[in-house]
Amino acid sequence: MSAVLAEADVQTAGANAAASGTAIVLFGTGVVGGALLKLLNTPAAASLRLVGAANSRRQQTSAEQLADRALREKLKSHGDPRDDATLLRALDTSGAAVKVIIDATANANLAARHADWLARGYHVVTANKALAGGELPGWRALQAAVAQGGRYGDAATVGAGLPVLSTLRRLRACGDALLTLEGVFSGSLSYLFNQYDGSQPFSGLLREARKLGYTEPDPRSDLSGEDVARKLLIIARNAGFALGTDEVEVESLVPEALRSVDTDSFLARLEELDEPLARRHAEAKARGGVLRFLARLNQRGKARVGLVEVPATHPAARLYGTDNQFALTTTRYHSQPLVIQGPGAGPEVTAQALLGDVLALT
Ligand SMILES: NC(=O)C1=CN([C@@H]2O[C@H](COP(=O)(O)OP(=O)(O)OC[C@H]3O[C@@H](n4cnc5c(N)ncnc54)[C@H](OP(=O)(O)O)[C@@H]3O)[C@@H](O)[C@H]2O)C=CC1
Ligand SMILES: N[C@@H](CC=O)C(=O)O
Repeated sequence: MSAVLAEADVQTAGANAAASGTAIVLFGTGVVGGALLKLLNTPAAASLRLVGAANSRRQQTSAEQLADRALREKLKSHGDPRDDATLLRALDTSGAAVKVIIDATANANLAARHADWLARGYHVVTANKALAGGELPGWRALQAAVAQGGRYGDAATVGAGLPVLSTLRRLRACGDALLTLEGVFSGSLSYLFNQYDGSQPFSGLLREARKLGYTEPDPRSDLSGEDVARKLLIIARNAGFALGTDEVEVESLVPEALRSVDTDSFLARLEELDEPLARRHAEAKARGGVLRFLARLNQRGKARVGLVEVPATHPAARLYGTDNQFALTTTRYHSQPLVIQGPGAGPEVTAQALLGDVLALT
């Protein structure tokens, strides 16, 4: 009996808090989503109420199950079948003043729904770059939804939360304009090339980067340059360059034979990356250079991402761990670029970027 009373009290308190509070639904409980679930159990997130969570196969909307610290693990084998409408209904019936959908997946179909969710009055906070860094019509639909008042938290999509997009918007609001952009926009590729000295196979380092949660769900998204190109597009578009995906020249490090196999087969054949990269590394070393995966946008709007040999004195040659580096030359940062640098991948920093965006909505 007392347990029933206690439960009723909790529900009443929850309903009261919800009326003025923030309700969230989380899509994706993988590396980043799992780290966010941990953060949601800290005092920093005390004002937030999780009303739904889902992986690709199962979901949970029961308050008791959502409060379970083992939620991420449990969702792997228990939960209701996936149904987006039920998750959105959990937001609708929460009574919360602020309703937020968090996308911590890499799923393009979910990303394609962001603009519609915004138009329906939900706020969207995302680590998923597939919409803003995808085809131009998707970006335009997103801009239209934001212009109607939808709020879009995208800090996690570039630099895993480094203050790149916020800085760019601030400069733009002051009438400053981006002229050129250059840097290392991939945490995993930074980690790989900062460490790779030819003494151990590149494939071994890649396995390590994957285990540490730095790579995309399919590491070919990193190695193909696709993830870096998306980030370049997101930055360029936020700076007012409406670039299409076909306007970025992309160099892929994935050998032809591994491009169309399934993810498991790719992961079983990582050693095929070793020989070509060992050769390029040795050639660069013989000339006193190092390899870095750079993104560049010049003043004429020409964009390229790919592996570049740079001298040991180059700023990108002096990065550590998963460091990203964004050098922004603008009309006012003209003789010297504004440089933003720091860890650009990893579950904790990315989850923090998501939480920060949610808290900024409240
Ligand atoms: N790792 C990092 O350092 C950073 C990652 N990001 C971005 O964060 C996102 C997530 O990355 P990460 O956590 O590493 O990837 P993971 O593969 O670890 O997790 C992805 C999660 O998304 C779930 N998922 C896939 N499709 C759906 C769907 N339709 N509905 C609900 N859930 C779905 C997966 O479910 P299931 O478990 O069933 O497969 C899984 O739980 C990516 O977009 C990535 O680019 C951004 C910045 C940094
Ligand atoms: N896989 C990405 C993660 C962040 O976006 C990277 O390596 O940078």
